[in-house]
Amino acid sequence: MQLAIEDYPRYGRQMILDGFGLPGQLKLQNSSIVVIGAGGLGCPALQYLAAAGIGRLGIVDHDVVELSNLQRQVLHDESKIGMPKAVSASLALEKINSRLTINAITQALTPDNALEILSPYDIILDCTDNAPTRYLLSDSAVSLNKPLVSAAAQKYEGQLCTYNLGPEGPCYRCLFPTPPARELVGTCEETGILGAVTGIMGNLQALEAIKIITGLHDKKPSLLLFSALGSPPFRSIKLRSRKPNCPACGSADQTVGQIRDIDYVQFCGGATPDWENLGLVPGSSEDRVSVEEFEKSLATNREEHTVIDVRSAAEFSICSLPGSINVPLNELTANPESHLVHHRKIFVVCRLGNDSQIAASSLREKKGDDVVVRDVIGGLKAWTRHIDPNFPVY
Ligand SMILES: Nc1ncnc2c1ncn2[C@@H]1O[C@H](COP(=O)(O)OP(=O)(O)OP(=O)(O)O)[C@@H](O)[C@H]1O
Ligand SMILES: [Zn+2]
Repeated sequence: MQLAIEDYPRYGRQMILDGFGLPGQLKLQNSSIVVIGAGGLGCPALQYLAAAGIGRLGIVDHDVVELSNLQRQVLHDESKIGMPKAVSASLALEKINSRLTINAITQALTPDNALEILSPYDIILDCTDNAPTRYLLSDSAVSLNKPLVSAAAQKYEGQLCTYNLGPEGPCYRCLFPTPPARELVGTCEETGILGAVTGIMGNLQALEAIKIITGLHDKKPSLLLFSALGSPPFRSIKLRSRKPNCPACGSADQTVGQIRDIDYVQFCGGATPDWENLGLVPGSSEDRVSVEEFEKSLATNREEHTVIDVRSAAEFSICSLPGSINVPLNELTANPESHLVHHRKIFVVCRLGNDSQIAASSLREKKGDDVVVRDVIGGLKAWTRHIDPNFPVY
């Protein structure tokens, strides 16, 4: 395929680069990339891939655009709230570059559809935010023999790695044979994220994919670590090649089995991105109160009750219930006894209703019989939804 005459001025600035040239541009035009997740990483990655002239892009995301996404998911805008992210992203990309083929897929990638969805593309970008999908993508990339450019971002930090590149490139399971403990993985909603950080990591994914297509990439595997507050902010770690005994990509007997038969969610300790409703810590039902009961108790005899808010000091300063006291979860669990003094009826509250369960159960272990400790189901988010719509949600 040749380059159309109108594409010479469009791509001229990159075609004049040494090592790139017209052949580089034609390689991009003839290539295809599928991006899983049109969120914080996927948006900037897609933006630069489309602008650079990747011939065919696939966008896979089952979620819809929310107001809280706009801080970092730069292809979406206020007019797109409620629209499937894959569709919103594809509309934005068509405005940047109408000459590309873009396929928007508004389904979640699952073990049942992964191979079918991914197989028409040359390179896979993992722009998702959960461990089950990371393992699913890695196993699929191994099975389809395609490079997987993977990134993650949380708080002020990010990671980038290309898996399954060439015959020697390790897969995600080579590096992380077992999933991280469930308490260590949080979504952006739980841990926080700076938009510019996902922007950097997503851009690096786009750059890596462009380098692979044009043959400019480093053939040796490495893991890049970024910390916005670090000095220097970037560190690169050389990785070993493929593990001979890796259950997915190793030369020995492969033991992971058929992708369709694997329960990735269970493998990752049952962690799902939506654990708000799962109830992290089992507690008996009388230990918990709905926001409606909580409100009623406060309205009738406020002075009897102590409300302990276990969010971080930063979150507490954003908004708090009148009269609540702030004891961040880690302080409270380190020394629960000291927070029981003088309080007889304690309500524990947090943002989503998970941390408050952990805090309440650590208080209950130390309390005397005359003390009642209850956690508020659904936390402050439920408070806004059901009691006071003017209480800020963040
Ligand atoms: N298995 C999957 N298939 C398709 N898309 C996925 C899958 N797993 C995660 N995603 C998508 O990956 C994206 C991750 O982006 P990001 O974490 O920035 O967004 P988010 O989940 O909307 O954020 P928040 O945690 O603030 O709600 C999301 O849009 C999510 O829907
Ligand atoms: Zn492997």
